[in-house]
Amino acid sequence: MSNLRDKVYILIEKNTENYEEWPQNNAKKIAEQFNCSRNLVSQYLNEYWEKGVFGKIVSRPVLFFKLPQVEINAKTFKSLHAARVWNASHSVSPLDAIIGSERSLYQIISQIKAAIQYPPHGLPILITGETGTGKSYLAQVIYKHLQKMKFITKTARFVSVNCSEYSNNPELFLSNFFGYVKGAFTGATQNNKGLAEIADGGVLFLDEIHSLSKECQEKLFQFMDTGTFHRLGDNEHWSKSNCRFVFATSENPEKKILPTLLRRIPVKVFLPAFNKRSEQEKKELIQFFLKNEQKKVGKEIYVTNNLVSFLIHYTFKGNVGDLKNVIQLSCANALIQQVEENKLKITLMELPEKVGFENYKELKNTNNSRFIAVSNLTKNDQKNSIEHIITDLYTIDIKKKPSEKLFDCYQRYFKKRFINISISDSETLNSFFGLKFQQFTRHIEDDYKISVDTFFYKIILYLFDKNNYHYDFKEVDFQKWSNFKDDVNKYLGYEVGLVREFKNEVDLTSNEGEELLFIILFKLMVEEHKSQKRLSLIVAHGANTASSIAQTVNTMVGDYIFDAIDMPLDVTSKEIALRVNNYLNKRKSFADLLLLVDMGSLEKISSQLEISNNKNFALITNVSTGIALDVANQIKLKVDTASIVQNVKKNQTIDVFFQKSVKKQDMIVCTCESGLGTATKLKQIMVKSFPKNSKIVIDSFDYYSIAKENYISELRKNYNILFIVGTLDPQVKGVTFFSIEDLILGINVKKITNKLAVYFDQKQLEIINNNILKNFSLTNLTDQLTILNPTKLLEQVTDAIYILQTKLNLSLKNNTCFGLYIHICCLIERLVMQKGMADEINLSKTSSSKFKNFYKAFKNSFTVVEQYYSVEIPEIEVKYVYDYIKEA
Ligand SMILES: Nc1ncnc2c1ncn2[C@@H]1O[C@H](COP(=O)(O)OP(=O)(O)OP(=O)(O)O)[C@@H](O)[C@H]1O
Repeated sequence: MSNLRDKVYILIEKNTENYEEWPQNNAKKIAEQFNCSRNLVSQYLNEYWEKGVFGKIVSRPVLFFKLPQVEINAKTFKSLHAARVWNASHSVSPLDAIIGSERSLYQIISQIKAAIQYPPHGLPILITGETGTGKSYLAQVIYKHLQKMKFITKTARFVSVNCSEYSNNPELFLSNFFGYVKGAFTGATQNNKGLAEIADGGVLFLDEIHSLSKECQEKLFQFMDTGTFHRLGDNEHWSKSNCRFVFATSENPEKKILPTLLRRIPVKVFLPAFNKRSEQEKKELIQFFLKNEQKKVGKEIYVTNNLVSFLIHYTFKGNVGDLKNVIQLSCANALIQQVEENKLKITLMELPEKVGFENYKELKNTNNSRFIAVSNLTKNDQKNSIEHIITDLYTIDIKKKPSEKLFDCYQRYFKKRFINISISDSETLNSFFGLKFQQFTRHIEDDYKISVDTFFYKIILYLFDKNNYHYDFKEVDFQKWSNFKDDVNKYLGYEVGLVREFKNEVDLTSNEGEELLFIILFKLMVEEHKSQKRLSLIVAHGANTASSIAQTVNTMVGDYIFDAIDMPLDVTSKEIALRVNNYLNKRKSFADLLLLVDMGSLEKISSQLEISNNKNFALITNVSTGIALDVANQIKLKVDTASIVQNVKKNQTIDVFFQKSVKKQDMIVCTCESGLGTATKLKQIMVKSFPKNSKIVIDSFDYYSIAKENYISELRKNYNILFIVGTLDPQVKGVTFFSIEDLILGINVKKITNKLAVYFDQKQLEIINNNILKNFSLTNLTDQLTILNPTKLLEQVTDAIYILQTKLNLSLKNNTCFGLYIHICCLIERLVMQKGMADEINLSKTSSSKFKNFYKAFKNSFTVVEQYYSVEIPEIEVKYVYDYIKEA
């Protein structure tokens, strides 16, 4: 026989189960029940309270209840309600056990909990979502939660009403729902309680609420307002029911439910479709249903990885409900075949025919499938926390490996772990981190002339975008991996710099461990494409056809091969082409593009793709999982793109296309606004400054042609313009201009050599630098530009310009003077050689009095020159000099 202390404990524990019993948990009532001293009971109750076993409610009388778990400190509450709310939030709720409660359903479940706890009887809730998403299931879990949290008693009922059964019969609904009295209609032989009354104190679940007639919806909201109603046939007496309302509909509530009723439902939650849920959640659901079947058949169930992959990627029209059915039917099919076996093995072959797996048929025959025990299905999916990853990387024994092997190991590790990572381009732009990271990778691709691997790019986004992913770094033993850290840092000076640069840009704070992982990932991200410069992309119609083929194939070959762009049917071809072009732009530095499309997409987007002709471009039509798998296997074997296309053509009867890259040459453009003649001479000086074996093309162009956009874009098809050298900037977008004046003064020569850093070694660069300085010195320049005696000519032109400045009271900048020296020296030579006028020049039309003055002064200043060389400088050339000085 237990002692009084134990008896008190057992009684409080029992009463705590039922919220209605909590008021009985006071010393007086307990003492009466056990016929003992109230003081003694009070002493025991307070002992349990001090130990954190019971909670104390300081109401009158003082009440106690058993806490869900023992607390370190004694817990005291001001009211019964406060104690109840605290208890609810500290107990493990059935709502928290729903798959997805910490992820896709987190928001929904928090909302529901808040609504349920709202005094006195919670707030009505409307659950929407496609068929089979789990609306009825959620309603039942809400009921279980209410019971477990003691918001309702154990005896309170869950009453479910399927309103679609009454869509054509409102009278039947009203009599069943509100009850009736004897004689209310023929056959009403006695008084009858309705569903509303049966649900008193419990939960009333009205499914498919949209199918209820207007009249019934009106009666319903009157009942919701007052908690009272008349039974059918009795308009005098009011019946009462204090129930909690949960509604569900698979239709758009705004369109199908009376606004007056909808207004009375303050909490509306939307359950996501199965294919919108994360892979992890899908896997957990698959495991959950398989475990249920395991219990039913009494055998351990094994499934192939292909089957799991299929179930994850298949679009179940009836959502979770359909998944459950398909799993049940597959198990039943397997059971018929394997009656004698003590294990049940399920493969794609056991899928019911109705799933229509056209895309997957070929997978049935692939024999690289592995069996996994149901209990292991989600085993490898520990939280992808940074601490786990660091710990894993630490365990790779780097001591015995040279640096390349070490990073091979890291690469394999990430590929294994994140094979199915799926972050679409639109998602990456939704966060600040994503946007910045995208900009940064583009910048490093351009400036450092490296390529970015999309797979590692996605991992970084996945792990470091703190808005989306939560992780904790408390448990890593920093001591333990300090050697690891030192070793890794030893090889990664360059990446450390990149990460610092990026962190400054985003203002990212991180602890040491995060930073280390970031550095390793950067290394892998910028390393990978050095060996594999091929983009492999699948584009196909359907909400997730492309991504599911890509994910399935990536999983099957155990490597990240394909990126995917889905083409939902409501998205225009223009938008898709834009997305593909964005994708290509972001990854500019690839060498090969292998594009797999379905038939329709090809017609729609191919003409709008911007693929420059220095890339190899291969196109494979009619993509299916089988074709993608074939391609992926060849990519794994490092087969070159042209051969892949040929092989695919041999194996499948589909259209393929391969366009070999035309290697773009790098070019330096020389141009002078005074005409092609000067530009050509300039070209000769530039050529002289470069090593003989230089692969860079140096050519001269007409200034006004270069300034035209069409001309430049034609030129760019075959050349990569490095920079332009000339007398006046033709303002070509994205191309740096170096003026001759600057070069004469020795300005910007370093900038030119920086631009050439990837083409020449340090020694060659120094030679180029010195050559430019030497060749662009003024006397040398005129020497190169003129056939006349350069020293004499330059002297005369310098004098003339000096006189001109004095006459006009002008003080020209050095640069402008140099420009004029060269220009006029060339001009005189042209006139002497009778090459005629400068090429067409766009001069301003005004013939103002200012110009007349200038013309006079110019002619006067240049009299000596004109006489000496027997030439006459035409007015148009004077006008050019006038404009040149004005603009300078
Ligand atoms: N999160 C879940 N966990 C476990 N089982 C679930 C879950 N969601 C749905 N189910 C199961 O899937 C099946 C379909 O769910 P349910 O009937 O609740 O969907 P519904 O949205 O109410 O569908 P309908 O609109 O067709 O009535 C049920 O057998 C249910 O038990």
